[in-house]
Amino acid sequence: MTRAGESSAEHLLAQPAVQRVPSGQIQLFQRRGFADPSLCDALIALIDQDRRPSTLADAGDDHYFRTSETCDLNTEEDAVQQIEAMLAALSGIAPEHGEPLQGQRYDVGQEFKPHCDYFNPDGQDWTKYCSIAGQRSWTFMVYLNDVVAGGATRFKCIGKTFQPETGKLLCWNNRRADGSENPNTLHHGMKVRQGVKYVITKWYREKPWGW
Ligand SMILES: O=C(O)CCC(=O)C(=O)O
Ligand SMILES: [Fe+2]
Repeated sequence: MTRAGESSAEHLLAQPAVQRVPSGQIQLFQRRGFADPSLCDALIALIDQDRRPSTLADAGDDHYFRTSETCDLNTEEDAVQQIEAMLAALSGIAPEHGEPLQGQRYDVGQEFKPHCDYFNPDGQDWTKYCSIAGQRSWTFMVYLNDVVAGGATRFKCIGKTFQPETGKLLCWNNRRADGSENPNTLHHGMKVRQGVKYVITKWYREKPWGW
């Protein structure tokens, strides 16, 4: 039995084509061909319509830390409802625990420097972002296109790099089995060298999101 807001290796590996990265340091999975190309194209069109500069919690002085653009995807769109339902089925996590689905767009030279998706319990933004919904539990992201060059996602602590590929999903547990934040989840959305990169990200919380 998994806790509320949590997926599990057992559940994920029971889904078609899900592969676990062999590592004792992190629960990390990929599923190639999760979203078909027409769904990816529909999501890209929505991101292009509505993008704005990305922001960061606990933003320091490095204005080049996350240089991509972000889009809060409109839940009334068919493509958004479709991918949300697919993510709920794959993750096994009740949709109330999900943050609103986000799209990210990276142009040439843009990146998201190495970071973890969980919030720092000692950080100044903890109360603002976590007092209602609690910590981020799992991350699910889907690459929406093939990138000409660059744009890979690198997990430095485990020496594993994923290339963008249309419809490929990655997901990982941001915490360890004992519930503590797992620093081995450190990852870097590397600079796009040629072309444009689009992804969607779905973050889940330990408690219902609430709004
Ligand atoms: O774009 C990537 O490869 C990583 C994105 C990411 O880490 C995030 O949105 O939290
Ligand atoms: Fe991230």
